Amino acid sequence: DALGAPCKYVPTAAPRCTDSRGTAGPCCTYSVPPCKYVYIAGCDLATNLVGQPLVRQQVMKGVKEFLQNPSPAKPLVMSFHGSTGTGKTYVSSMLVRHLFQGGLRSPYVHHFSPIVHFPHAEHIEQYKENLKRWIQGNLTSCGRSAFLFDEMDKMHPGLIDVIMPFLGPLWVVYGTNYRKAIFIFISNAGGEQINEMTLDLWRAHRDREEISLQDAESAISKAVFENPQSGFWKSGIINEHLIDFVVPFLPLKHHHVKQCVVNELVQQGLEVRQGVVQEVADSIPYFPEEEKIFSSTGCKTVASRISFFF
Ligand SMILES: Nc1ncnc2c1ncn2[C@@H]1O[C@H](COP(=O)(O)OP(=O)(O)OP(=O)(O)O)[C@@H](O)[C@H]1O
Repeated sequence: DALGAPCKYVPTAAPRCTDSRGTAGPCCTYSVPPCKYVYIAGCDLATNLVGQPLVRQQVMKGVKEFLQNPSPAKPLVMSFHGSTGTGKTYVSSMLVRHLFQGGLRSPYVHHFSPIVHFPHAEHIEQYKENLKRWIQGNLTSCGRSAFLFDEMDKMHPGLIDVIMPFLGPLWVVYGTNYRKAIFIFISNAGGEQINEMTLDLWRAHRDREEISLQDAESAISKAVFENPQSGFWKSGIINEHLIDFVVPFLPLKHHHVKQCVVNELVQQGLEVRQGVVQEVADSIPYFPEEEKIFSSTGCKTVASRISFFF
């Protein structure tokens, strides 16, 4: 299709980032041409990601341009925004699964969660130092590393700016190695604004996919930059426009949730019974209160509800 991802390949045949030396080295290379990876990732997104055409479009654009360029001018920096259960973690793990052997468990994939890694506000200076050293060290051993920052809205403001030197095109940190890295920020910040915009469109009898990226991007930037609780509060990362792709995850409707139920049943090897699909989808809360159009928890609780209905 337009994104170059007709589904011929099965996702398991994905290319992987391997190291020719078997251990960490300066150049982690792709074992098959990146174009094939782009193709397969696009296929996986097209097949399994429900109700997020904007996400698929943006992520594929970013990944395609970045991976096909043997000498990118800057790292790929994407920021995923949306309310709970809309697929932010799902998409990021899908990407690293295709790109890195072992996916999230790969030594080249680094996952940070503020609650786990940066829990105490009083240690922020130490965290800054550690984070900078960790990124520098890992980019030196493998230029094609990925860094995922989860729950950015719970990150202490000011901490994340320590990684600014690794995100832009102008700074030189250990030569040019850092330009092949991928950074993904994940957060609920801006989710409320995205939901409101989607609801407004629905009230105007327009398609939820009609949300323009520009509108979503400016609403999200405002929400994260101006919120003192946000990890991006007054952040240079936003100010200096270091994020290449701000990716809005839209709230999911009832029929999307049904599709999530079907996917989950298939994945668990269970029989797809229409009655169960309907019951699971119906059991999820929807907003607004009266019309009940969009799922309040996306597809997040689908898997656990299925076990209950079986
Ligand atoms: N758009 C989607 N398409 C298909 N499955 C989805 C989608 N969104 C969520 N899911 C399913 O729901 C599960 C939970 O979603 P995910 O963890 O990606 O949510 P999230 O947006 O990261 O939420 P949170 O902000 O709470 O972390 C996924 O593992 C996946 O099975």
